[in-house]
Amino acid sequence: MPKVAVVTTGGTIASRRDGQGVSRPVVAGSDLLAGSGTGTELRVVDVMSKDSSSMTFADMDLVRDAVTSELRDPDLDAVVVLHGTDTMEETAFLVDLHHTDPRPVVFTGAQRTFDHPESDARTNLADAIAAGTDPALRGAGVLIAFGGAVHRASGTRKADTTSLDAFRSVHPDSVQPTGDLRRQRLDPLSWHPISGTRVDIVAVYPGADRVQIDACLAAGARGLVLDGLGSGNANPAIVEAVRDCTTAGIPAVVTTRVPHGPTSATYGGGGGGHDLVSAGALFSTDLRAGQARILLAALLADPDLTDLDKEFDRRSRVDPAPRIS
Ligand SMILES: NC(=O)C[C@H](N)C(=O)O
Repeated sequence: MPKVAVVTTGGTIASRRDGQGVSRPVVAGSDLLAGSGTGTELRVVDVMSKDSSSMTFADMDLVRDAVTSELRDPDLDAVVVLHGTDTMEETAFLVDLHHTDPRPVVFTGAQRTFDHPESDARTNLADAIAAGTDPALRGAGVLIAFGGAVHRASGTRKADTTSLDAFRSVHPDSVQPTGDLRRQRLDPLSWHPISGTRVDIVAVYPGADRVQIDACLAAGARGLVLDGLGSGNANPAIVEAVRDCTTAGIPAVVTTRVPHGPTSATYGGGGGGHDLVSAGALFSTDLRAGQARILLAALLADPDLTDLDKEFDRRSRVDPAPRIS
């Protein structure tokens, strides 16, 4: 019989609503699993009970440690992580960056609370267990099973606040066979906790000045992610602030608030992507702000890394096959 460890962290999948309709993550892992996984031996590991919007880097490190510790059991076939959807893309990507094992780690959660009469909790859990024990997904890394689809963690983000099919890739239209997913996996990063490595996300919008960037630097940021406009653009005031950051040895990464498509550093005019690169910024080819921040923090946390720019560049690219339907 296949054996799967189910790591619980909270989220809507583990929530009940009170009399006012307020959801809180109060359901224990053993209750979540009752009656599921017929034909699979399930081991519950309750790690925390949080709404994922409150997750910190330290919490994400803990989840990663729990997954790694479960994988020390040679008889285990997979790990399923139950997680809130708000920050699932961050934690799943952190685990994926360091994942060294051919056995899949599958994240899932729910949009409707466990006690909702039409909750998606049980279906998503069953789908995640099925994905974890699917021999075709061995070697595919860390996955997100949600709303009837299985996505690779890298490049996937929550794209709908309420839809049951909530996750999308930066390349949403590409669906390819699972064999391709395995072939395209990158070498894992060596593990260093990201807790304590401050990386901030700065929003770019019409008329944005350098106030946010200066505040982040004053707060001790070791890196910045600019959630840019269009293909990765800002304005002259931001470019000047970015130049000050990079001159001081603080990497600044450019991504975009646009949901889909790659970025490109092609615009000049004083504030465009080309000017940001001239000021020393790095470009995140595909990863959006949430995952770009995790990647930058993971690279900064590695004291032995010699070429952060090169590593960021190769790991910010998402091949166009991240979803299996
Ligand atoms: N659907 C969800 O799980 C949302 C919830 N706020 C969470 O991220 O924990």
